[in-house]
Amino acid sequence: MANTATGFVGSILEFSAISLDQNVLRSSAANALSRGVKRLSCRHKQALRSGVRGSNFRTSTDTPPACRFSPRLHLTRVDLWKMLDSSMTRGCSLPVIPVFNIENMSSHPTLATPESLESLREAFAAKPPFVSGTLPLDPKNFILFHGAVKNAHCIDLAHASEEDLQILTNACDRATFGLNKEDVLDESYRKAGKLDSSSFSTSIVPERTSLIDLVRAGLLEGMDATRPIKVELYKLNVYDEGSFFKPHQDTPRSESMFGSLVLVFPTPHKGGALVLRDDEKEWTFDSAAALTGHAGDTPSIGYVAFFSDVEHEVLPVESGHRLTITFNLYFGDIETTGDTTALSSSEASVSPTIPPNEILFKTAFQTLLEDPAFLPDGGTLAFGMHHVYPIKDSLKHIPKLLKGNDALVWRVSKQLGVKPRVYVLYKDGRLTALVPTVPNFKGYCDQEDISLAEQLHRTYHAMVLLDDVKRIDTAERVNWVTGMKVLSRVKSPYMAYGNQAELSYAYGDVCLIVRLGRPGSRGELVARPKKKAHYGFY
Ligand SMILES: O=C(O)CCC(=O)C(=O)O
Ligand SMILES: [Fe+2]
Repeated sequence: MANTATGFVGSILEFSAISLDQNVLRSSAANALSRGVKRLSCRHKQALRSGVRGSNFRTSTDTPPACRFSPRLHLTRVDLWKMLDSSMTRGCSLPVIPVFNIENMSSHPTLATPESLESLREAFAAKPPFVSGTLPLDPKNFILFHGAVKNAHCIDLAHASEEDLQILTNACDRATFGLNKEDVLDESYRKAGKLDSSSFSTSIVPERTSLIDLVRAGLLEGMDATRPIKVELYKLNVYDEGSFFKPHQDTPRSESMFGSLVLVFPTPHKGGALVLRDDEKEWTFDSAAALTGHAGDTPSIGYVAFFSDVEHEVLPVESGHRLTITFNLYFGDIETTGDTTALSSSEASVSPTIPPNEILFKTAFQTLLEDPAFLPDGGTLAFGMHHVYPIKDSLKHIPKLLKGNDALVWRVSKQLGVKPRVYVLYKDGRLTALVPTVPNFKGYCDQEDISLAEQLHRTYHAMVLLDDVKRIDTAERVNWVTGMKVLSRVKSPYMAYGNQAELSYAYGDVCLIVRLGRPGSRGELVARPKKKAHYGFY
């Protein structure tokens, strides 16, 4: 791939009075960069003696006719940056270098203290290890068959009668549980009826519903969120009055198993809430309450998916019948010994459920916004995505697709009266450009010697940042609350001209940007100071 980070700004300007002294040569380079010089030309010998070696720099030694007897070395803008870099490592001080004027900039120079953003990061980390909710399904999914060939029964779990449920309860075996690799029957630990997957048949195929998307969006983050999921039907459990299952962890069936999915049918019952515990925290999914009124002609199921290491417990059922089917969840890209009946996940998008860490995130964000010491002149927060999204030639569809912590940022920002926006981030050598749209590179080719960041700034008002904010003072500053964990790529072709013209690609990755105004009016953006941006060194 050709380098996207080539290019100069402005016209060619020659520095003829280059001295042999390295520092002077470097400050000439700095000067050249600051004036938007396109190419720095100097006498070949002088440059070489000054430590500019051809192998380290993209040099060209073409000799213009006027300089026939005095070969010249033409240094590109990239070479000049390299010269400055090498001088920095030698502790040499150089003047501040404005690269290009940035007017009407869309960011703000203030940076927050790293500690002030910690509360937001903690809220992200507090995302619970499970996802739960109710999901309406086509009524045919509630039909369940059980029994032997000549003694089969069919039960509609959306309209189940007491008699049907009693027949099913009687057909069940007493449920055992895994202890030290053995199946143990101990009704002081687990009191319930169960059917193995070979003894019943359900029409529910999680892959053909939005369940897999809900699991992916609510449970998996980062690279895991892109992995294929396989689902294996495991058991049917029937809990009648007095039934329960004490705290336990599910036995992983193979290395690739990462969790369990429990579906609760809307059969009338009281009690039997599922309690989940992890890392000294506890959550309760009260399926009886969640499913009240969800049977009938437009029935819903309750669902809970959790990681294998999450302890869980079914509290005693007080009345009625609590009926669940369980599935083992596997990553499909790892060889599995389990007999998985899986298909790949469906593409259907689902609206995200409200995660339990929402209150924590909202409180932390609101506290920051109300704090007069937090970004007193306004500023910009940036959030790398936790999930991968398909990008076409626009960003308009992304807000609707956001999942998990990404959706959380979007939703809470809007609730708090500040405006989130999707941006595409381009790395251009040492510059980072943040663009509020998918740029069109049709007219761009690096032969014009305009850096990608500069081009994006001119055409799309991109925010332009230097990577290393600690060392370098830039007019553009962005507070990264979370880094770019996963990359949702935009790949744009353009013509690159090196020795010959070739097709090259610019790669951008989406992130979320929230720009903030001053305390008291966080939703009103502060006008950019109309001054030159300084990309320089101290
Ligand atoms: O039925 C439930 O809600 C949970 C069942 C369970 O934890 C299990 O089968 O391991
Ligand atoms: Fe379990």
